Amino acid sequence: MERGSPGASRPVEPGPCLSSLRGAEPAASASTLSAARAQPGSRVIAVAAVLPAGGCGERMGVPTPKQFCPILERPLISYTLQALERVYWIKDIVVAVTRENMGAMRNIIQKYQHTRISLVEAGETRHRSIFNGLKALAKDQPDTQLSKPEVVIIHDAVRPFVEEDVLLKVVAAAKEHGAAGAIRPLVSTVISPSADGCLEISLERARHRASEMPQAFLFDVIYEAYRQCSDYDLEFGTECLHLALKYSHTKAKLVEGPPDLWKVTYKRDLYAAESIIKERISHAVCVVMDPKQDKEPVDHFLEALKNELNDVKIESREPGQAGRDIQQSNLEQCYNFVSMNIMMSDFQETRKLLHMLEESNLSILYPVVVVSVHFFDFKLVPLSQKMESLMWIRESAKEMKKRNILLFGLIIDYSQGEQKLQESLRQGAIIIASLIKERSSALVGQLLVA
Ligand SMILES: Nc1ccn([C@@H]2O[C@H](COP(=O)(O)OP(=O)(O)OP(=O)(O)O)[C@@H](O)[C@H]2O)c(=O)n1
Ligand SMILES: O=P(O)(O)OC[C@@H](O)[C@@H](O)[C@@H](O)CO
Repeated sequence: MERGSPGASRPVEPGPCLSSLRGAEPAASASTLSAARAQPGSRVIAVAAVLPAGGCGERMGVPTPKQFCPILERPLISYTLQALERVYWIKDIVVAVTRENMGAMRNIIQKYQHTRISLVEAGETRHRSIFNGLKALAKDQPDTQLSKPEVVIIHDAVRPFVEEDVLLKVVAAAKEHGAAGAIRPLVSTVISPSADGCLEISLERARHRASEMPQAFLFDVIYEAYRQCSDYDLEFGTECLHLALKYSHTKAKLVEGPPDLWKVTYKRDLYAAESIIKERISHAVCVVMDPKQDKEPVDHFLEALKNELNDVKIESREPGQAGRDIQQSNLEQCYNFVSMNIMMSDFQETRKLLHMLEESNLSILYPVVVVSVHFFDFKLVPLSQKMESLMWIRESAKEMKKRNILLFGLIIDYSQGEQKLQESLRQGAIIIASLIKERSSALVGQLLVA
């Protein structure tokens, strides 16, 4: 067993106070938890997580095991770790990876600044990997930072979209019932074929559910189940809840989970995961402009942008406030910036913004989009001369790409008649909306004309 990045931060308070939720339906939510925590005499419980990540991803059909396949140039497993790290009351996250992938996993932990991660060697099967993770927690040895939790979450490393609410529900239910697991309605009907390949039984779909993850268990329940587990079950089983029932005689409480719990299995799942992630980081745009500049073109442009990005929060900021916002590391962080340069081609605003982004670690987890918008009077200076003065962006974009910052240029002729200007503003907004939503590195450094 190996601890992850040095100085791994440990949550201030290691576990949720579920004693106050005893008997509560799994509908408990994080807000209920925080209320319970406030109650005097409530007791925090220790919660850890085990993530099996030792598979080869055969069904994905690519050489790289799917947990290491990139989404927006970041390995899939890093999104799952981030999701669990957001939950401060999970005190340890044990990841089971194969020996040959230990180095890659250590690099991921280092590069994406993951914390509370411990690595164990995976087994030949998913159950064996999970068992290895549980063994690491069971040791409860003074020389490791791991201690035996009261409740353990088991979650596939290839299920990146797990939120605190469902984790709290399965943990609360496991505390009450000994075991709990997330379920989802079936999409297809389950049938049982006969030996000659014909339909034997068709299950009534409405009366059955798909077993998903996360699952949670009183540690002793699931650890004893794995200790008693037959080699056959360790080899061929796919359901931890079944082991708890069969070997620990514990009936799991089933918790209806949200739609995004699905497991990345086939290549299409990677594409789906990428589009969900892109959509989630495209919800906010920060328009940065020095207040000394002429506000009129910006106001018109903001209107056009709001029309094109109607489901997106658009905030305008002075450079200093933008810098303070960038330093925040909250879940609502903004990963999209539009820098307004009115009648200037020296990129003042953009340079300031890029410097602030380079000073921050905002682009470690997600690619940050920066669109440098330039309002020019083409009558005063021909476009060709302006383009020449804007070539700075090309070189700068190459450097920024290395920092996962995608820099694009956009030129708008401010000397046009009102109607043409409105059309350019609208076109510019459409271009920016597309750059944010697509996040394509193919266009970085390009100067687009609206
Ligand atoms: N020996 C194994 C096999 C699987 N897993 C993990 O269990 C999770 C769910 O398993 P699955 O989707 O089956 O992953 P793979 O076995 O990699 O996929 P495939 O069956 O397509 O090879 C994955 O995070 C996988 O890495 C594991 O830890 N150890
Ligand atoms: O590893 P496999 O893809 O074969 O199976 C994993 C799934 O069965 C499992 O994650 C859920 O069904 C919950 O147990």
